[in-house]
Amino acid sequence: MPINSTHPSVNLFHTRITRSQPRSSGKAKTTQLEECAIADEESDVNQRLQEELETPIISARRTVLFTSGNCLFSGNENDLRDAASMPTRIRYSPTVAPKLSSVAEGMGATPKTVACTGSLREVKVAGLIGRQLNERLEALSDDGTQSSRIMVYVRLRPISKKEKEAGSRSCIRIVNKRDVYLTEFALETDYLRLKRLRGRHFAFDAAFPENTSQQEVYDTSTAELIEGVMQGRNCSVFCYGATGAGKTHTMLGTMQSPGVMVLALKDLFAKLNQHSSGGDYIVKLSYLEVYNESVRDLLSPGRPLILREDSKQGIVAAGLSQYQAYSADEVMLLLQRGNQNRQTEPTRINETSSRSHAILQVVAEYKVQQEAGCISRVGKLSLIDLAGSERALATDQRTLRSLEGANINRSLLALSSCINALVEGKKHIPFRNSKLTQLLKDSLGGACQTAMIANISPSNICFGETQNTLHWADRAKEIRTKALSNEDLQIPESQEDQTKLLLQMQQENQQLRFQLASLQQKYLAVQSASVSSTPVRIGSHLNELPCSPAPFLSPTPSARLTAIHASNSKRPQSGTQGASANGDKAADRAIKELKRTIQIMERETERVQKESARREENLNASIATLHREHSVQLKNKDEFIRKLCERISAGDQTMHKNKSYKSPDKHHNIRDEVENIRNENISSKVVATRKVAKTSERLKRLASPKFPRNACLLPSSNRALVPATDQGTKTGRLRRASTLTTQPQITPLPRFNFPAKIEVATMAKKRTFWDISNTNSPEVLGRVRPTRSNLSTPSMLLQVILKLLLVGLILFRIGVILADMHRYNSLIKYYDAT
Ligand SMILES: Nc1ncnc2c1ncn2[C@@H]1O[C@H](COP(=O)(O)OP(=O)(O)OP(=O)(O)O)[C@@H](O)[C@H]1O
Repeated sequence: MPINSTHPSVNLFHTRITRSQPRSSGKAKTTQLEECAIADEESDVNQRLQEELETPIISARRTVLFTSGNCLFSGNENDLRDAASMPTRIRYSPTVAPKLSSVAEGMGATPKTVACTGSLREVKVAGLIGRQLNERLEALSDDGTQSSRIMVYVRLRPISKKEKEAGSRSCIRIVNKRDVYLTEFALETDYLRLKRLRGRHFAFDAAFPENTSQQEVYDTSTAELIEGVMQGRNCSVFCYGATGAGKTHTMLGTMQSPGVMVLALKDLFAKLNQHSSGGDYIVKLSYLEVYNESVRDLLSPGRPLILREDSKQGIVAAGLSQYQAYSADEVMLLLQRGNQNRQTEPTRINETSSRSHAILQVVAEYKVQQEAGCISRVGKLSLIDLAGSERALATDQRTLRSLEGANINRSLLALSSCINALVEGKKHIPFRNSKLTQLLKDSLGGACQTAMIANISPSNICFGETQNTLHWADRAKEIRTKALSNEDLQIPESQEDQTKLLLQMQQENQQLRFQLASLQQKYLAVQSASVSSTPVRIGSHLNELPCSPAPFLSPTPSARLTAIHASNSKRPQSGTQGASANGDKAADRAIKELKRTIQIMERETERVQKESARREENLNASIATLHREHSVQLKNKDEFIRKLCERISAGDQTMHKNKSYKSPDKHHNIRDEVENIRNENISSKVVATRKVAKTSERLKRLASPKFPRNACLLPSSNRALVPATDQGTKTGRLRRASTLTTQPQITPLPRFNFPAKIEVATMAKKRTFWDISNTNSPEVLGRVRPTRSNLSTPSMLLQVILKLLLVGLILFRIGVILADMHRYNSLIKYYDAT
C-alpha cells in the first residue's frame, strides 16, 4: 500500500519533514519519505535521514516516532497489515542482522537494502514497518540478547457518588483503548487559570475505560505473564496510583468480581494441571506488607521481618511464612485471611484506604515433559498492591495518619527515583532507599517480566494526582528488563545439538576469560599504584591471590573444553553422548571456577582500594598536624624576633658572657628555648650591670685623688656640670641637668634640693659610662671654672689610659652586640630548618 498522506501517522511525519525542509521544495511529503527510502544507498540521503531522526519528535495518537531508540517510524496495527507491501530499508549492525532480517521477513516485510553500520543504537528503519517490528527491534539490546520492556496499562475507575455530588467532572478521555487524554478544567470566572489550562496526551500498551470488566483487565495485562511463569520465569504485576484510584479493586476485587490476584492464581492452577507431567507441581504462597517502612507477614503476623539479599532468590524477607496451596479456592481463603491483617484506614478520599504496600508472592515448581526429557521449572509470580500516593493536605492531620502518609510517599518517591535511574540507564539504581524498592528490585531491574497497571480517577478534583500517575506510568514504559528462564540446563541428545552447546559454552568461556583478563589488569594497576606505599604487604598478597599470573596462564577452560571435544570426536559414536556430557560438566566446573576467581579478584581489588583510601586519609591527617605545628613554630619565631628587635632598639646595656652558643636539642620545645634565652639575657644583664659598676668603681678609685668629690661633668652637648651633694654615697653623684647650656658651666648643686634617698636611687640608675668619661674629659675639664675641688687636673697619661679604657669598653660592647646578632641569626636558621 502506498503511503497514505491522510493517515494521522503520516501527517505527523509530514509535519516533521515540513519543518526541516525548505518550503519551496513543493513536493508531497510522502513522496519525500519514499524517496528517502528508495535512494537509501546514497550517502547524502542517509545523512538527511539521520538528521531528521536526531531531533526528538512528539508522539501523538497512534503513532510514535522513536529517536532515542532504534526506529525511525512506528505505526499502528493498520500500518502493520500494510507493511508487507511497503518498500523497506533497514540499516543495522552486523551482530543483529540475521535476527532483524528474520523478524522483518516473518512479518512479510522484505528488507530491500541492508547496510551494516556500527552498533545497534544506529539501527534505523525507514518506511511503514509497524509497531510490532519496532517493538521487536527495541527488544534486541546492544549485546543481542532478548530484553523486554515493562508493559504499562492504565485503568480508569468510574466516578464515585461522592464525587458526583461534589459536582466534579471527568478530566480523562480514553480513545481506542490505548490513548489517554487528560484535560484540566477551570471556573469560567478564573480567567488567569483559563489561559494556562494544562492538557496532555499519553499512549500506553492498553487503557481501560471505566466500564472494563476485571476479566478483561486480567486477560490483557496479566494472562501473558502466567505464560511466562509456566516457562520458568519471574513475573510481576503491580498497581500504582493515587489513593482511592482503584488499585485494591483491580488487584483483589470483590467476591462477586474477583481481581487480578485471584484470576491469575485460578489461571495458574489450570495451566499447571494442564501442562505439568502427572500433576507434579507445588505452589507456595506468601503474603507480606510494607507498613511504615517495616515488613510484616500477613499470613502469620508477628514481629517485623528483616530483608536479606540472597544470591539465588534475590531479596527475601527472612522468616516469611510460606503456605502450600492446591487450588484457587485455598488461595482465596489465604488472601482473605491476609487482608484482614492488612492495615486499612478511612481517609478523606477513600473509606477503605490501604495504608501499606501488599505483596503476594507465588512460587510454582513443576516438571514438564519435553522431547529432551523431564525438565523441572520454577516460576515466580509477584502481585503487588501499592498504597496510594497522596498529598499531605489530602490526608487527615492526625499524627499517625500523617506519618503513614509520609512513609507511603517516601517509598513511592524512592520507587520513582528507581524508575528514573532505570530509564536513564544509570549504573547505580537506588533500590536500597526503601523497603518497597528493595522488594521490587527483581520486578523492575532484574530478570523479570513486568506489567504495571496505573489506576486513575476521572474526577477533576484529583487532576494533580492523575497527572502524576500518568507521568510515571509514561516513564515506566521505557524501563527494560531481561526475562531469563529459571529452568535447569538440559543436555541435548543429538550430537549436532551437543556440538552447538559446546561451541556456545566455549564462547561464554572466551568472554569470561576476557573479563578475567581485564579484571586482572585493573587489579595489577591498583597494585602498582599502592606498591610504593606498602611493597611488602602487596607483594605477599600477589602470591596469595588465586588470580596470580601462574594459574591464569594455565590451560584455559575453553582449551580444556576443546580438548574434551577433540577426545569426544575421536571416540566411537556410541560413547559420544556420555563423553559430551562429561565435557559439559567439565565446562560447567571451569565456568564456576572462573566465576569464583573473578569474585575473589573483585573482592581483592575492593580491599586494596579501601586500604589505599585509608592510607591517603592518614597521610592527609599527618600533613594537617605538621602544618599546625609549623604555624605555631612560625608564630613563636616571629614573637621572638619582635622581642629581639625591641631589645636592640631600646639599646639596653647588656653584657653577655662570651660563651659559645649551644644549638638546642632537636626535640627541645621551642617555647622553652625562647624562655631560656630570655632568662639568660636577664641574668647576663644583671652580670653586666655589676661588671659596669665594678669597672666604674675601679676607674673612680684610679681617678679619686685628683677628681673632685662633690662635682661632676655632664656631656658638653646636653649636660651641665652639676655638683653632687656630699650626703649620700661615698662616690660622686651625677645628675642630668634639665636645661641645656651652650657653654658648659659648673653649677653648684643646690644642697638638699632633693631628698638624699631619692637622689641616691635616681643617680644609681642614671649613671653611665658616658657620664664617667665626660667627667674626665680634658676638653671639659679645660673649660671648667677652677674650683678648689678640681684644681689638681689629672695627668695626660691618665687621661689617655682612661680614654683607651673607654674605647676598649665601647668596642667590647659592640662585640657583645655582634655576638648576640650572630647567635640570633643562627637561632633563626635553626627554626627555619626545623
Ligand atoms: N473499576 C472500578 N469499578 C467500580 N468501583 C471501583 C473501581 N475501582 C475502584 N472502585 C471503587 O473505588 C473505591 C476505592 O477503590 P480502592 O480501595 O481500590 O482504591 P485504592 O487505590 O486501593 O485506594 P488506597 O490506595 O487508598 O487503598 C472502592 O470503593 C472501590 O470499590
